[in-house]
Amino acid sequence: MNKPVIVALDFADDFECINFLNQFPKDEKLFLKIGLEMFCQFGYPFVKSLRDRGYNFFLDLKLHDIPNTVKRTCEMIAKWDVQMLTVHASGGAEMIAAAKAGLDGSVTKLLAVTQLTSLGQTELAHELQVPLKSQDYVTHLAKLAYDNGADGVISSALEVPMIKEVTSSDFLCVTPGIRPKSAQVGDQKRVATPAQARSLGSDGIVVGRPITQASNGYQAYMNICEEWNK
Ligand SMILES: O=c1ccn([C@@H]2O[C@H](COP(=O)(O)O)[C@@H](O)[C@H]2O)c(=O)[nH]1
Repeated sequence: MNKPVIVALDFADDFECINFLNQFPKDEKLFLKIGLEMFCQFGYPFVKSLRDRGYNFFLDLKLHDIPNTVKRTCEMIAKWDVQMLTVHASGGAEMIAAAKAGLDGSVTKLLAVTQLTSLGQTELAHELQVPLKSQDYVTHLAKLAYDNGADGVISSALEVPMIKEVTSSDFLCVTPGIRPKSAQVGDQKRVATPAQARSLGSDGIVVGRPITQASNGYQAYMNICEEWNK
């Protein structure tokens, strides 16, 4: 897999989303991410309509349930021909293994979310009462995911070198929380620029608002690709 810039399509409106995509030249091989906001509203038919346009696809549903439920959900998603699917690593070893078993035979890579990039050390310690340093919690969850068959993780770019060290250099680290220098950070806590993510070894970056809310989304995407591919 080439190291993609994955565009997070977090739109409230499918028409707005299609208008956004229509700014891009037809031959631009986009890698798109649909998350809970659009999936809850528009469901599988919308995912299928975008897959049928030839886009690569990341379904970011962050599944987190008992192993049997997650396995059966993954068996269904396995038929959808999407490149990536997320579960929460904190669902535990059995749940991660069940998700992988559910995807067996499909093209879909299983990525486990470690610590959400919107959570920093303060939230981890005080709200979640996790008595670990954030980077230790992330690497612990990454190792759990690796040991139970996940193809990779979602983390911030800042943790990628540590994750690769406790897992393997080919264990995928896909990193949201990407902010070009001039962009607003918003609700993200553990952030990196596209260039930092590249030099830290990310296998793909996920970028939403810095592209989708830019006055010229295509230009914002091209600028990020240029910085990422330098
Ligand atoms: O830890 C995580 C896991 C997933 N995300 C998702 O990535 C995008 C980021 O969007 P921005 O607008 O660039 O902040 C969004 O869809 C999240 O659901 C994440 O940010 N962090």
